[in-house]
Amino acid sequence: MQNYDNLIGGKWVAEAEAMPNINPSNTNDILGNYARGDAASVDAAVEAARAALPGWAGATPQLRHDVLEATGATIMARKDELGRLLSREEGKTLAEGIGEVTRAAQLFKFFAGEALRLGGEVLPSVRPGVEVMIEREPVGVVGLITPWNFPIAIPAWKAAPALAYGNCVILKPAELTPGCAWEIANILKESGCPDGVFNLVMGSGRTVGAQMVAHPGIDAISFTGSVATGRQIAVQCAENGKKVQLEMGGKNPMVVLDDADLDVAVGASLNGAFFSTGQRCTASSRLIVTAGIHDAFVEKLSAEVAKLKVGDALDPETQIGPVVDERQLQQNLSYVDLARSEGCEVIGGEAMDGQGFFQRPALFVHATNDMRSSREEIFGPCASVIRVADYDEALAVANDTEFGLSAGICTTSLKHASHFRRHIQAGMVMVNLPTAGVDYHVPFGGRKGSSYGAKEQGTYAREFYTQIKTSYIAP
Ligand SMILES: NC(=O)C1=CN([C@@H]2O[C@H](COP(=O)(O)OP(=O)(O)OC[C@H]3O[C@@H](n4cnc5c(N)ncnc54)[C@H](OP(=O)(O)O)[C@@H]3O)[C@@H](O)[C@H]2O)C=CC1
Ligand SMILES: O=C(O)CCC(=O)C(=O)O
Repeated sequence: MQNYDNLIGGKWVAEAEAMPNINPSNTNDILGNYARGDAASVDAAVEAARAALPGWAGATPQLRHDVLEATGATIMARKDELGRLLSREEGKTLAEGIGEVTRAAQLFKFFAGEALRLGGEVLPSVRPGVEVMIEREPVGVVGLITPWNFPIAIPAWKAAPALAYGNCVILKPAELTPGCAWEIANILKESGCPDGVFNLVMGSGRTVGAQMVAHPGIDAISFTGSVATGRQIAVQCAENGKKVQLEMGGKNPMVVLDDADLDVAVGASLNGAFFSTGQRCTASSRLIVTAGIHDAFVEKLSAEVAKLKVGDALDPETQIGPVVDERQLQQNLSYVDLARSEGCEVIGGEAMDGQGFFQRPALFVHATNDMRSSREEIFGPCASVIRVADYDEALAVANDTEFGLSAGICTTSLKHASHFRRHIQAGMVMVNLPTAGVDYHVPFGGRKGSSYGAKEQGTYAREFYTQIKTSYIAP
């Protein structure tokens, strides 16, 4: 069994403890033992990152570009192998795994370009003879805390802009999925990333994550994960004066109007609710359907759900891979029971036999928006179907949630699509498309309880990973 160490100051560091990385499709398949760092590992990584910071912050944009470009190129060249690793550790299907790895490569390549494009502004002062310059500088040492559900794309979309804009990085991936993060660290190192600029500290959130949030040598924290952990991190960062960015949950609405193309609506809902086993913060977990199309929609969607092939992520026939672990499976099953007890007709949702954590996708039909199963993020292959009278009620129900990440509408009416786009309280809006599945070069993030702080991805990522300096110059 191979051991995988932490990367601190450019050296691979073995830790006293290690944790097996278990394949959720087949719990007999162990990918390797991954180091479990502790608070002292974080201290060492911070020391290394702070030592490397002046060099990296002052490096030419060409060097930063070249490191990121080479990293992206290597990830792309190894996409099949890394996609397989991703599927083995997280449980996405092989096609989804390779797709996510491709996205990670594209993210590194996009931000390689951004390293060359970071500019400032020169403005005339209101005072005679004075010039004002506005420049962006790195924030410093940034801590990245990432979840298990996108084990390569999320580390990539945080690390690539952080490095492009001259920051040093400490990445703590989720303990369930350290394999892809280890590969990113290894590829960055092989691509010429100087020692200490990128550090990988694997370990638990309670020790490594908490120490990163508390450490005075880390200037900013970018976090993706649960609402409970995110809010706790935000409070601590505010107390310590750290810049913070949070991407958390969603209970994303997909509105289906009477005039929708039924095939488009069913296809978008099936994809948005169930692909990647529903383990996406952008998943369509509330299908809000107007009365005239409701029964036809439920009939067609149920038939499609019944056809979905659930199984081993590496089987090319599989459409829905396993749930990530036993704890998440039990959480999903408890929501299936809850939805039934709340009065829904539950279609599917059973746990399946096998050496992994398999569950049939579940539709909660005849749901209402006040049910707990319609309000709380489940993070599994479960979607509520809520019948509404008309567009106005659909919009009101869609907005009646603490979250505001992504929202979708299926309609052939330009009037309703435009109205929805303007009035939905969400950071991302999809028209005749699934609520999940986003481009890598445009801003990602939500509103209300889903997100906090600056947006991620695209050129907008610079708002978090840079700080502004205004200079007044009199010749
Ligand atoms: N919005 C999203 O993208 C995601 C949402 N979720 C939601 O969260 C639920 C629980 O999943 P879970 O993985 O436990 O989510 P968490 O929020 O606990 O984990 C996200 C990351 O934060 C780390 N972490 C945990 N506790 C702390 C802490 N006190 N200080 C700093 N870092 C910490 C975790 O470490 P580690 O896990 O390694 O110990 C992980 O790296 C899911 O069922 C789902 O509802 C989960 C994943 C992604
Ligand atoms: O929908 C997507 O493509 C991204 C989703 C995501 O980032 C998440 O679930 O954390």
